[in-house]
Amino acid sequence: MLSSRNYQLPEPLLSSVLAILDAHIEPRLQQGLVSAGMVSKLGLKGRRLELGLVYPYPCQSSYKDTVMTLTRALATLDAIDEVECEIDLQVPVNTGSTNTAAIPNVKNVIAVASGKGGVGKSTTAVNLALALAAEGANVGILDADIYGPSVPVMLGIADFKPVSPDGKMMTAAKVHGIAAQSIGFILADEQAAVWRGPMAAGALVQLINETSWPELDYLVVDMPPGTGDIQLTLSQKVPVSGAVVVTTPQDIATLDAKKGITLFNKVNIPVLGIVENMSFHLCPNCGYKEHPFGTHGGSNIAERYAVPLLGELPLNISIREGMDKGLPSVVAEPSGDIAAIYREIACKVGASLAKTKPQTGVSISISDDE
Ligand SMILES: Nc1ncnc2c1ncn2[C@@H]1O[C@H](COP(=O)(O)OP(=O)(O)OP(=O)(O)O)[C@@H](O)[C@H]1O
Repeated sequence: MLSSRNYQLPEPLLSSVLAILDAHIEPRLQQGLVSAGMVSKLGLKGRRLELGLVYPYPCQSSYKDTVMTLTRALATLDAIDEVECEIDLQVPVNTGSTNTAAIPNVKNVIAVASGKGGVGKSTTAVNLALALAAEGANVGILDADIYGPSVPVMLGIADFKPVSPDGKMMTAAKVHGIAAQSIGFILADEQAAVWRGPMAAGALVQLINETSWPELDYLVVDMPPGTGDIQLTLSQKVPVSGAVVVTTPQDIATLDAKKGITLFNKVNIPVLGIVENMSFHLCPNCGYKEHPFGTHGGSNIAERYAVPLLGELPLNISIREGMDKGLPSVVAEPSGDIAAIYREIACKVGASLAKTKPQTGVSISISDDE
């Protein structure tokens, strides 16, 4: 995966260190660290091993455990007392399988889709974007939900108005550490809602391409609900790297989610997995777990279409309240249980994209302070 390595260790120490590092299987890539091309640097200063690792996907929350495990294993070697580990993130570019030109500054486009409206697609898209950023990536979100652009309210930036200093490209908002653009910043709801498919799709493609995005590892696109012309055109005209399909567990929603998977299969966009939203409800008084919308909807589709079930979110009042206040769970309670589910989904999505293409990314340095 890596283009350059800097190994400066004498033999037989080098072979022993590489063997230990390759025996450590990176859990989401399912490969040893050496085989995955993640070991960028090895050096020795006295009895201190200098180790450089490069991750192809963001997962800052796992760094501490990884460093501890590796330090323990490497310190079993006679020549090593200490390990100094530096971790970088280099997200590979993946412009998908369409012949569409890449969006300047954007390495990966993740479409978040649902067949049915109201299942929590925007909630998932916003929290996924924030979770990818929380795990160390540069992220943007595009609200393409033409019939109900809710991202501005969910991010607390309903009053933002893009400007165009050069008369060609529009600025994106910056909020909670991510860049954001929305069809809702530009149009009044009633204007967009009457557009026919081709006009709506054309406007959305223009919005994506005429936004001056900062350098982004991931652009999360909150797709319009449904599986019709707009979704098909968007999938063909935007270089989508992969799609996340959101569903609730009940039959009617899963039926529509299947249509979503079929649409992405048709246009050769890999489905990175299913997010089951409103999976269960925990009674705040007694802790009883109930399933108001049924069970196993998401896992059944995941099994049937051989795609991963990325995570299951509870039906929880704090999720709704946070979205209404412009403070999504990932930023409102960054160390809470709900944020942890979104972060795990983000890591899985990033890893899945990294596995689909060779790495050609630009280095973004994240120093490890352990
Ligand atoms: N897990 C959850 N628990 C509680 N409320 C939720 C949850 N997920 C979403 N909601 C709430 O449900 C409503 C619909 O969510 P959202 O707008 O994300 O759905 P959507 O699928 O994007 O809808 P649309 O298709 O209309 O754009 C919002 O008020 C949101 O705050």
